[in-house]
Amino acid sequence: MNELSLDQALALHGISKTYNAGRPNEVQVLRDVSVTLDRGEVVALVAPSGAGKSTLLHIAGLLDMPDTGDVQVDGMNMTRLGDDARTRARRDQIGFIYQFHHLLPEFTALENIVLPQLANGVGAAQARDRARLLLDRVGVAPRADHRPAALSGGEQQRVAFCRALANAPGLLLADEPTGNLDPTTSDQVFGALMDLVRETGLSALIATHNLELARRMDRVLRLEDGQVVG
Ligand SMILES: Nc1ncnc2c1ncn2[C@@H]1O[C@H](COP(=O)(O)OP(=O)(O)OP(=O)(O)O)[C@@H](O)[C@H]1O
Repeated sequence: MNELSLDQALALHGISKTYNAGRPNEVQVLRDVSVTLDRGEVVALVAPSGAGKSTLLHIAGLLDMPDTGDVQVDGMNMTRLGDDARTRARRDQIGFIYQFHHLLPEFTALENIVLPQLANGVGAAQARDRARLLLDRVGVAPRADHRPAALSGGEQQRVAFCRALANAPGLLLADEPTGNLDPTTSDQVFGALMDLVRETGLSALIATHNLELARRMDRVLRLEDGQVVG
């Protein structure tokens, strides 16, 4: 096993993943992939479509298990945790943002950010204060009481960023977080995300096809043929 490092927000060592192993439709997606993120580091993950970005992010986010390798978050080895401990670690330590907002349609923007905090045992008043603060940071406070359907695509995604940060995780994983927005909105919304990440000192691994956005991060990793290069 590899040394645990408290300076690292995320350490993936020797990760391999094959879908449908031993069947005619077997796909070997990741081959001995190792990635480390220092605390406060923001890293772009760039890869052609189908190269395994989502698979890697799901493994890093404890949503999927690798066939081999170790996953460490905040210096804790998560690989051999039981289901309950993995769920707790995911809820407390990791924020996830997807290409589509996945906000709950029947709740307001504010409520969408309050709910994960209530699930984590935070009191209602404190949860609402934090939700308002986060919405204010991304410029959506005036829309706090609107439901997702009444928000623009950029606003919906900003609210999704706030929800991912609701429980103050140390690690943010994002899968094409502005991929469904037009280029101008994508640029602005990505700027809001980066400001939020920098202000909170988060570590982030952000998958994107957009090389302009990738260049605004601290480091770019490329995933090619199931392996990380550069
Ligand atoms: N549950 C699964 N079962 C079988 N094959 C899968 C499964 N999930 C993903 N794959 C395959 O693994 C490969 C990598 O998929 P993944 O979604 O990780 O790629 P990606 O780089 O995120 O792609 P995109 O940029 O298009 O979203 C693809 O060939 C995909 O078809």
